[in-house]
Amino acid sequence: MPSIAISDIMSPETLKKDKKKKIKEAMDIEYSVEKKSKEKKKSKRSSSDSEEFVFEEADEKSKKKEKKRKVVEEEDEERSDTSSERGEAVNLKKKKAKKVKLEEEKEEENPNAVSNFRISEPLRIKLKEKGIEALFPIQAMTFDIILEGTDLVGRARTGQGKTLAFVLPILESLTNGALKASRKTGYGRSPSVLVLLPTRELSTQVAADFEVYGGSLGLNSVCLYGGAPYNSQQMQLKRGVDIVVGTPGRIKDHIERGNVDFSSLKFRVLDEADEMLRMGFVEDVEYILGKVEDTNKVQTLLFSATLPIWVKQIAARFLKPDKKTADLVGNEKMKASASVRHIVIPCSSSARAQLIPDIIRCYSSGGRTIVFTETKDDASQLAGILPGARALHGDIQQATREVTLKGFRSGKFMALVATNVAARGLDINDVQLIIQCEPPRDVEAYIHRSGRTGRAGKTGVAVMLYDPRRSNFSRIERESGVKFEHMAAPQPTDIATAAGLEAVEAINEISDSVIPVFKSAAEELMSTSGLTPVELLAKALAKTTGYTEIKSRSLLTSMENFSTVLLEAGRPIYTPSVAFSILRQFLPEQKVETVKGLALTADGRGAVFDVSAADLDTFLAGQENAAGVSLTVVKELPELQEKDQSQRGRFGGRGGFGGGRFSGGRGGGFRNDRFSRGRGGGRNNRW
Ligand SMILES: Nc1ncnc2c1ncn2[C@@H]1O[C@H](COP(=O)(O)OP(=O)(O)OP(=O)(O)O)[C@@H](O)[C@H]1O
Repeated sequence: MPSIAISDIMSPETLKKDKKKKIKEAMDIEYSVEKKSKEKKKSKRSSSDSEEFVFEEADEKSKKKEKKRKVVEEEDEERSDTSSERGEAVNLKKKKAKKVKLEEEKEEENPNAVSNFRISEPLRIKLKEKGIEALFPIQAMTFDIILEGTDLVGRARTGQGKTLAFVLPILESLTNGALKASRKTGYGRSPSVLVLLPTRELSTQVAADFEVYGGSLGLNSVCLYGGAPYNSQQMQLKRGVDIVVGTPGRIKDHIERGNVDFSSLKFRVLDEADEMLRMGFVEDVEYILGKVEDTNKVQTLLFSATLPIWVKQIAARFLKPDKKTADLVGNEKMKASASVRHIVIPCSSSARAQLIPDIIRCYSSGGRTIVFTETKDDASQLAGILPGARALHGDIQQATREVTLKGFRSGKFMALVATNVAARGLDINDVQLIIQCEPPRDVEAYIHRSGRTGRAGKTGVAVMLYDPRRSNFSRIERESGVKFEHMAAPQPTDIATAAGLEAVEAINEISDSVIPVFKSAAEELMSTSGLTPVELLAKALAKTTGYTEIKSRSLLTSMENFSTVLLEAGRPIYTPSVAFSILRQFLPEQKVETVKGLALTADGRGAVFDVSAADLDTFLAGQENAAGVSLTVVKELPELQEKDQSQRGRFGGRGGFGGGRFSGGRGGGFRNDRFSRGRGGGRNNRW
C-alpha cells in the first residue's frame, strides 16, 4: 500500500478527513496492485501447498520493502535539513508525518499484514482491537482461495489460527464479495453460513468469534447446541440469522422441527471434522449437509490440525472435485505443536493424585492447567482431590459446564480436569500446562490435547503420565513426531526446597514492626530447643511452607515412600517372569507380590521395580541368600525396554499380576474397553 505523507499544515478535522481519503485511495490502488500481483502468483500459489512457499515469498517481499524504507528515510533526512528555517512547527509536523509513514511502512513490511488483504475497514478495526496486525500463515494462505469461491481442506498445527482462517474470508465474501447480492437478508431470512463442530464448548467459542467480527459488518449468528433450552434458539432462528454455528445433534433436531432451512446456504464449514465423525455424528452430519438444494452453489470448507486418511475420503464426498488443500503440516515429521515442551513421567494410577499437584507446582509457571483423564469418573474423582480444581465432562449439566468454563477462563480457579470434551479447539488464555493422566488411545487425541497450550506463538508444557508396566507411547511418539523428554517425577525434597526459597522472599517483605510481638516466643524456643538459630529457622520455614514431613518418591510408579531398585543376576533377564523367579529364590511369595511397576532394562541384563520403604530392608538383606544376584537402590532410571502392547499378554498372564495391585479400582483389563467409540452410537455420550 502506498504510504501517506502529511505535508501541509491542516486543522485536525481536515487532517483526519484527508487521511481517510488518502487511505481509501491507497486501498483502491492496493487492491488493484494486489490483484495484479496475486494473479501473477496465482498459478504458483495454487501449485504449491507448502508452508515453505509462504515463507519464501514473505522473505523476498520484506527485503524489497526494507530497501524502499531506507530510500524514503534518506529522502526525508535531506528534506528536513534544508527546511530548517521554516520554523519549529513545520519541523514538528514533518517529524510526525515521518513517524506515521514509518509506522505504515513497518506494517507493510510484513507481507501478511492485515492491510495487504482484501479485508474491509470494520473488520480491520476489530482485528486491531484484538491485537491482530498480521494474518497467520494458514490464514494468509487460504484467504484468497476462500474469497474466490473454492472448496478447501485446511490443516495447520494446533493454535495457529484456523478459526479466523475461515471466519474472515466468509464474512468478507458475504458482505463485499461475490455473494453480496445473492445473500438472503431481512426478517426471517434463512442462514447463509453453517459451521458444524464436535463439542458444545467449541461451538460457543467459534460463535463468539462470528459475533465479534460478523457483528461489525451487521451479520448476526446463533449458536445451536444440546443441553440448552430450545426456545431461545428457536426464536432467534425465527427472526432470521446469517450464521448458524453448532453441534450436529441439536442442529438436526431443529431441522426436523422445521425451525431452520439450509436450502440457500452459501458456506458450510466442518471444523474438527474427524472428531465429529469419530464421535458417531456421521449420519447427522450427512443428513445436515444433504439439506442443501444445489451443492454447486455452496462452498464447503474443512479444517483440522489432524487429517487421518479417512477424513480425506469424507472430503472427497462432501467437497467439490476442484477443491484445494492448504496443508501446513503435510509430511513434516512433527505433527504436534512445536512450541510445546513434550514430557513423559512414569507414574502408576494410584500415585497420580499425589503427583499431579507437584507437577503443577513445577511446570505451570503460575498459569492455568488442564488435566485430561480417559473417563468421566476419573475426571470427577481427580477434580475432587486436586486443590482448587473443577471437572468438565459430558455427564455434567450444560449450565454447570458453561459456568465452569467461564470460571476457568476468568481465572477464578486455575486447574480444570476434563475428558476429551475439552481436547479440541478450546482456546483459553494462559493455559501453561497440560497433563495427560495416561497415553491416549490415538495420536490425534495426543496432538489436540497437548495443543491446548503453546497457542498463537506462545510456549507451554505438556506432561504425559504413563505406567511403565502397562503403557505404551511409542506409537504416539512415532506418529506425532514428538521426541518426548523423559523426566522423573519431581521429588518432594526439590519442591520443598523451592518453596523454602519463596518463603524466604516472603519473610524478607514482612515489616520489622512484628518482631517485638514474637520476640519472647523466639527467645523461649532458642533457649529450650537445643538447636542452632539456623536449624530453628529451617524448621520455621518447613512450618511456613507446609512441608513438615518430606517423603521420597519412587522413579517407576512415582509413589511416595517407595524406592526404586535395580535387580541384576549376572545373566540376561529377557522377561518379567525371569525377574520374578529370581526374586522368588530369596524372598517369600507375599513379598514378591508387593513389587510395583517392574520393567526390564534396555540392555536386557536387568530389571527395575519399586519397593515400599517398609519392605526395602527385607529385599536388600535377602539378596545375600542368592548367589550372583544384586539389588541396588537407584536414583536415576536406567534406559528401559519399550512396552509393546502386543506383549501385554505376557505381563498380564502371571498369576496375581492382573491389576489388583495397581489400586484405583480398575480391575485387570487395560483401558481399551472403558472408552468404546463405536461409530453411529449415541450422541456425545462418552465424554
Ligand atoms: N493473525 C493472528 N494474530 C494473532 N493472534 C491470532 C491470529 N489469528 C488467531 N489468533 C489467536 O490465536 C489463537 C488460536 O487460534 P485458533 O483457536 O483459531 O487456533 P486453531 O488453529 O483453530 O487451533 P486448534 O487446532 O487447537 O483448534 C486465538 O487466541 C486467536 O485469537
